[in-house]
Amino acid sequence: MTFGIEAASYHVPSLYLEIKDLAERRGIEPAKLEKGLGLHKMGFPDVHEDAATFAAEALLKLIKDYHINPKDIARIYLGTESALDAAKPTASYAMQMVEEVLEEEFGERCFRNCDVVDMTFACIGAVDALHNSLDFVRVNPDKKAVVIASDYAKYELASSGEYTQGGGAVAVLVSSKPDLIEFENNWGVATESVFDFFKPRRHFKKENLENAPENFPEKIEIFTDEPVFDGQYSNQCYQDRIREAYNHYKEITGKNKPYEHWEYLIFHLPYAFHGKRVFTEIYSLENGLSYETPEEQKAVAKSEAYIQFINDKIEKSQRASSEIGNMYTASIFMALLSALQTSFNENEELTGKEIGFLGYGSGSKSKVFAGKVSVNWKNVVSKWNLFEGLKNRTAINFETYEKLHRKQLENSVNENYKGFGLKYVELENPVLKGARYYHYQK
Ligand SMILES: CC(C)(COP(=O)([O-])OP(=O)([O-])OC[C@H]1O[C@@H](n2cnc3c(N)ncnc32)[C@H](O)[C@@H]1OP(=O)([O-])[O-])[C@@H](O)C(=O)NCCC(=O)NCCSC(=O)C[C@@](C)(O)CC(=O)[O-]
Repeated sequence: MTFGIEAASYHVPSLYLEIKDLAERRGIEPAKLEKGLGLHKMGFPDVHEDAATFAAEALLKLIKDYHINPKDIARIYLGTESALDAAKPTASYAMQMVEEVLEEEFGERCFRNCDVVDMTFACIGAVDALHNSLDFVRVNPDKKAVVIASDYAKYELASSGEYTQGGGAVAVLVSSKPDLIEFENNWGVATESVFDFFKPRRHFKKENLENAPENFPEKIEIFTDEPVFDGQYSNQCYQDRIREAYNHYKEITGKNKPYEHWEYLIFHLPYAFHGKRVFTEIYSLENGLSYETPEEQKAVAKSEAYIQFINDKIEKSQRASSEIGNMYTASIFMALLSALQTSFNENEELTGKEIGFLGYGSGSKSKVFAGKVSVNWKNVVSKWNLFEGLKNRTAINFETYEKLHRKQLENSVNENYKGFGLKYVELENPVLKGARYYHYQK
């Protein structure tokens, strides 16, 4: 019996900012962002959009595109690091939104018996959800699970993370009928607790606040959307963890140079060119090349053989990332969609080809694993229209972007949007304070 992904769908924020507009306004050479990091557009959420609406959109699309009976979904596991609540899972919001739309067709509370939960480990949370759900269907081959990866990658204005923002969701159906990709059950894992990127409770003291009201607590702790991070250190942690997880994968499989057998290498992409920039180390180790000095590292990156390797095995996975930006948990899944959609558009035959995955989550953990493209992959991909879909977004100018970022807009940029949206957050009723209410606009 085989296990893996039966179907997949995605959703991206409805707005985007041209990266060259951001570069100009921040005094950064556009070529650094476009040619150095591979960035072109940055997906950005409208006022009514968040990780719950992205997840709900991707889930509803999955159910509709592949004619899934929602009552056949035994669990919905959401990988996210953009949770809207520290107790009530964001998955429960997404589930409720979709339930309400499906009520007419499937009756009230179609997910009544569905096991719903969030999983968090920075960007690797949805890979953990996938890993877990594959174990679940292995034990229960007659059941199906949905894994959703959904996030909003937000950094402080004018920080070095600002141009690596983005967002969106990917949802996959995991089952014993893996029409898209079947996974082997070997997981290279590497973990180390570090502070490369994290979202702690921020501490504020009354004495440091101007005009704090009399009854303000002496000290408060709040969560913010924006991480504390050290960019170059996070790159190093990423590189170290994937090397360790890759070596672990080799150890447990006994495979020699596994990457050579992979048609595509699918990375967690915090920005489009990250995978190809960090893989130089593993590539050098595998091929006996010197990798000590910056000059040696540059020589590997610029070598004809490495450039050919990138063009063959990585470039197609980067294309969607260049148009969307970091999707945190969803980035690695979107990299897969990008590669498969491109192969589909170019009429390539992938059946039986092996794909390698290199996931990373700050904090930190990497998982390296592999799967094989299934005979029915084209039927699954034919629903996506990924690159055409990205053309349906609305461009915003820099002023609008900054206002959205600072949460200064009351109304959505696209007031007549279609689909799910946040309607209001309860602020008055003391027993519902902070509850979020969503609706669906046809
Ligand atoms: C990602 C960094 C660190 C980038 O940091 P940076 O300092 O902006 O860029 P850089 O100096 O590392 O690289 C710039 C590249 O542009 C090139 N360049 C320069 N000028 C030009 C030019 N004129 N024309 C053409 N190319 C040019 C330059 O040569 C270089 O390319 P290289 O040669 O090294 O390949 C920063 O944006 C950042 O801090 N981002 C936020 C954190 C992050 O994304 N870290 C990534 C690894 S950690 C991770 O992936 C986990 C994460 C972040 O997703 C979170 C999670 O797990 O939840």
